[in-house]
Amino acid sequence: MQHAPEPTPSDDLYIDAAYDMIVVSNRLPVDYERAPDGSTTWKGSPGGLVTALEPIMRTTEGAWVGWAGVADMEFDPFEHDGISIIPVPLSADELEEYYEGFSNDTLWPLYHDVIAPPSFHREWWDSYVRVNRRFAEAAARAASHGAVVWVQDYQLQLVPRMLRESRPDLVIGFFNHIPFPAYGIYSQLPWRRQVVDGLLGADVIGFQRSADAGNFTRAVRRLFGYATRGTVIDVPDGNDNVRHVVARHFPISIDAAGFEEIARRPEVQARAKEIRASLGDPKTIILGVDRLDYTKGIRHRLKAFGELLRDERLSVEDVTLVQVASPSRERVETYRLLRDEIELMVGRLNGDHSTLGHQAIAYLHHGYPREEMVALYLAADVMLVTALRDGMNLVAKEYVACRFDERGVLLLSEFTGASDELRQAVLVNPHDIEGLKDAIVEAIEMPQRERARRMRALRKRVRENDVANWSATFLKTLTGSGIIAPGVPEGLTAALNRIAGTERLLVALDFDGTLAPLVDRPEDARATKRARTAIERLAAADDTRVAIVSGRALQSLREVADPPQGTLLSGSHGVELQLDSGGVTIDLRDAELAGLERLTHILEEVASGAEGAWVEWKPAGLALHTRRVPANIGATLQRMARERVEAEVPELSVRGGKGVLEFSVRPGDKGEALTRLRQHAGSSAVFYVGDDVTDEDAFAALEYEDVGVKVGQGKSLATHRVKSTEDVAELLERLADARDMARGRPSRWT
Ligand SMILES: O=P(O)(O)OC[C@H]1O[C@H](O[C@H]2O[C@H](CO)[C@@H](O)[C@H](O)[C@H]2O)[C@H](O)[C@@H](O)[C@@H]1O
Ligand SMILES: O=c1ccn([C@@H]2O[C@H](COP(=O)(O)OP(=O)(O)O)[C@@H](O)[C@H]2O)c(=O)[nH]1
Repeated sequence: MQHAPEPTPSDDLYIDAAYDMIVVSNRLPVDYERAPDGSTTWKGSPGGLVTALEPIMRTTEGAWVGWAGVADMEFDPFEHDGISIIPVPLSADELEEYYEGFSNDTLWPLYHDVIAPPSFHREWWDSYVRVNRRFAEAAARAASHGAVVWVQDYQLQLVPRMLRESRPDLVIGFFNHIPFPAYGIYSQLPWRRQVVDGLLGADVIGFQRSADAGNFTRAVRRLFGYATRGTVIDVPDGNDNVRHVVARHFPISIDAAGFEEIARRPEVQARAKEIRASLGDPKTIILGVDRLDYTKGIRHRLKAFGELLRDERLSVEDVTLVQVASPSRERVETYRLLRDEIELMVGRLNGDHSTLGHQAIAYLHHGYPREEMVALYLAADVMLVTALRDGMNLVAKEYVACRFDERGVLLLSEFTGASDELRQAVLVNPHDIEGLKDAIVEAIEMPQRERARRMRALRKRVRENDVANWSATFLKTLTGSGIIAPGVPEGLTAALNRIAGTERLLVALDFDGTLAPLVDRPEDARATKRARTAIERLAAADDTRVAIVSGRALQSLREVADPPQGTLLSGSHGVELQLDSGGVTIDLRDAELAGLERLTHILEEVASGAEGAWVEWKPAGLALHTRRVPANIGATLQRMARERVEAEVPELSVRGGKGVLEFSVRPGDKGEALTRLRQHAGSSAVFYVGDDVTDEDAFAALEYEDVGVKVGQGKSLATHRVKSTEDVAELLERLADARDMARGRPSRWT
C-alpha cells in the first residue's frame, strides 16, 4: 500500500489502550481527496451517520476509528477539528468486495426491503469478515480497560462479537442506522446466523424504529431460540450463564440548535434569497435533498412532479423543483444505472416543460456544505422526502430545525424512520403516485396558519429529541449510568441484610471515588461526612472490622482518610499494609532502589512535557497523573512513559487507572491485599465497595458469601452497583444499622 505524506501525521495520538470512548464506523467524518492538480485535502464525508456523530465526538475526548474514503492508502492517526481520528486502511479489492459489494450490494438492498435485488457472493462475505476483524483489532488496540466502544452500522455487524472475544472487559454498543428487515426477507442472507451472532456480541443493540428492533428480536428467536423479554435477549455465554443483551429503538437525530443557529445568520438568509432570485423568484420552490440512492424515491417524486406539470395542476411559471442528488457509491452498478435513469428523466421533464425564463427542475449532482444546505432549506417552501425505505432521514429533521419562521411544509414518506416522530408532516406513500401528487398540491396550497401549526409541533419534537439526547440515551442504556437509580437498590438491600448477619464481618472500602468524591488534587480528597460517620459506627460494631484499601501510598491515605481507630489500611495497591501490630514497611532491595531512581528520572521528564501532569511518589513505585491535562495529551504522556520505562527499566510492573499510570518495583494488587486482610481479620464474609478498574482485582478475590458493590458505570465483576459516593454513604449507614441489629449493642471486636 502507498503511504500518504500529508497531512502531517501525529502518531502521538495513537497509543495502545488510550481511549475510554471509541466510535467505530465504516466512514470517518472526513474523506481524503486528491484533486486533479495533485493537491490533497480532508473533506467532510457524506451521509447522515457522520452528521449525527460529529457533534458527540467533538464533546467527548474519545477516538473515531474508521476508513478514510480512499483505497490503498495508510494514514497515521491525526486530529481533525477537535476529534482524534484513527484511520483503518482498505485495499482496492476490499473496497470492491467489502464496501461496494457486501455492504452496499448485498446488505443495503436486503435491509431496505429488497427495493433492488441483493447480490450474494461468497468472496464478498470473506472480505467482509476480514475487514470487520481489522476494525475490531484497531478498536481493541485503542480502547482502555473497560472502555465503551460504540460500533456503527451494517458495514460492521461482526465487530461486536469479535471485540467481545478479544476484549471481554469492554462495554460494547452497536447502532444500526438503516432498517432491519422482517425475517422473511432477512432469512435470504446465506450468513444470517453469523451476522445475528456478530451483533449479539454487543451489550446494547440500537435501531432507528421499534419495528426494526422487533424484526431483529424475532430473527434471534427464529435462528437461535434464545429467550427474549421485551427489549432484553438472554444470550448464553457458554459457561452456563446468560448475558442480558438489550435490543431497542433509539431514533437518531440532529444538532437542532446548531442548525437553527446557522439558519438565523443574516448571511445565510441573504444566501437563501439569492437562491430564490437565481431561480426567477417563483411562487413556490420545492426541494429534494438526497444521496443519489434508489432508496430515496427520487424517481417517484420526479414522476409525480412531471405528471402535475403535464396535467397543468402546476406550472413552471409558479413552481420550481430543486433536486440535490449528491454523488454516492458511484462504482456500484445499481447506482450507476440509477444516475442514468434519473438524469434521463430530469432531461426529459425539463425538455418537455421548461421555458426560456423558467426551469422545471434545477438538478444538482453535488454535495454541499452545511451552510449552503441550510440556505436551501430556507429557500424552499415545500420539502419533499419520498424515500421508499430510509433508516431515519435526517434531511427531514434538518428542514424542520431550520424553519424557525414556521413557514414551509414538510412532505414525508411513511417509510422513513423520521415519520414515526414527525407525525404533523404531510405523510405520504410514495408508491401511490396519485396520492403523492395530491399531497404536493395540498402542501403548496396549505394556508400559513396550518403551516405554522404543523411546523411548531414538528420543531418541538426535533428540539426535544436532538442528537445529544439520542447519544445520551443510548450511552446511558449501554453503560448503566442511566439505570443506576440513586439510593440503594432492592437486591443490594437484601444482600446487605444477609451479610450483616455473618459471624465476623470485614467491610473493605476503596477511598477515592468510593468514600470520597474524585477531585483534581489528590491531597484535597475527603470522605463524605455521612460515610465517615458510618465507618466509625461499623468500626465500633461487634465482630466487625473496617479496612480501607487504596492505591495511594499509606502515608497519603492516612492523611486524607483520617481513619477511625482500629481501621486496617492497605496502601500502594496492597504493597503496604497496616494491620493491628504496627505498620508493614517494605525494605526495598538495591536493585529495586536503583529501578526506582531511574523511574523517577523518566517520569519527571515526561511530566514536565505538559502543564497539569505530575508525579506522585509511592514507597514502591511512582504514579504519573494526567487527570488535569486534555485526554489526548494525557494519552501521549502515558504512552511515552510506558515506552521509556519498558526500554530502560523493563522489570517494573505497570497499572492504569482513571487519569493515572502507575509503576512499581514490587507488584501487588487490591485482590492480594484483600486476601491478606480477610486472613488477618479472620472474617466469615467480606463487604467490598470500589469504583475504579484497580478494584476489579478485589472483586475477583471475593467469595460466594461476600458482597461486592461497584460505584458508577463501567464493566465490573461486582454483582451490585450504586451510582455515587452519596449512595455509598447511605449504603454504609444501612449496613451499620443492620449490623447493630444483628449483633446487639456496638462494641469493639478484635
Ligand atoms: O458511507 P456511504 O456509503 O457514502 O453512505 C452514507 C451513509 O448512508 C447511510 O446513512 C444512514 O444513516 C442516517 C443517520 O442515521 C440515516 O438517517 C439514514 O436513513 C441512513 O441511510 C448509511 O447508513 C451510513 O452508514 C453511511 O455512512
Ligand atoms: O449536498 C449535501 C447533501 C446532503 N448532506 C447531508 O447529508 C445528510 C443526509 O442524511 P440522511 O439521514 O438524510 O440520509 P443518508 O444520506 O444518511 O442516507 C444530511 O445531514 C444532509 O444535510 C449534505 O451535507 N450535503
